[in-house]
Amino acid sequence: MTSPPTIQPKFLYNGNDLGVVAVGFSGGQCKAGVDAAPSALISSGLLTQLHDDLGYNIIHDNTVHSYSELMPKSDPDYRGMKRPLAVSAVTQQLSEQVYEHAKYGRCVLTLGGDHSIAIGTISGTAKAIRERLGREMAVIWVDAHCDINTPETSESGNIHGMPVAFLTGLAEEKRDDIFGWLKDNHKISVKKLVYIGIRDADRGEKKMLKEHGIKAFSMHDVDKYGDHWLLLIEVHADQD
Ligand SMILES: NC(=[NH2+])NCCC[C@H](N)C(=O)O
Repeated sequence: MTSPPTIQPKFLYNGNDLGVVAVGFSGGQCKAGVDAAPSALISSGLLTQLHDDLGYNIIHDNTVHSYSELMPKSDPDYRGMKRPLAVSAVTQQLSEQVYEHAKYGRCVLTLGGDHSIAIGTISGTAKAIRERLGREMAVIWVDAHCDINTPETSESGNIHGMPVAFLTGLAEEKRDDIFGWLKDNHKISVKKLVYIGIRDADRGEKKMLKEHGIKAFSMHDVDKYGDHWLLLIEVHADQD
């Protein structure tokens, strides 16, 4: 059994409250399946353990959202993006849901879902952090993929490979119904972004990382630095 944390988080005034949003959505890529993950995690006891073992006060609407009411009748490709209207509508709503927890200084846990949902989770949190603390949020992206393709650099057209591009403003779109709802207060800076664990970056993505000086530790780096890699996270997270 694990023990509850004893250190009060510095930036989360209600860090013992865990706001949970379950996102049963897989439209950011072509295969069904990941939409079933939140239900599987919850029925295997995740939330019960977070409460019983780690002492979190769980705040959850007891719903796995499928956002079926937001699905458009037709959703043609746009600038090469697949299902742009559906992904934009779902992530816009999710951004609000996350914001509704984060504005109270709660820790927020989102259970997905494919990675397009990061457009909602990060934008909602970034907005709350700006309002509550008057500062920009830093992001440590631990993943095999950078997910920083723009619609133009993406070879697949899948939006799960593009969230970081929209969140940093490297990809932009004026249409409100296709991510134009993302305003400056939702966005993050490339200066406060670091990648850890990358092993599958596209050529266009590598170019983007280089051009914008985005820090990245590949799986190769993780293997190389071994035990010391947590120290590295510390150093880079502190550079704000
Ligand atoms: N979150 C993910 N699984 N991303 C995979 C992205 C794969 C590829 N880079 C693409 O843009 O299509």
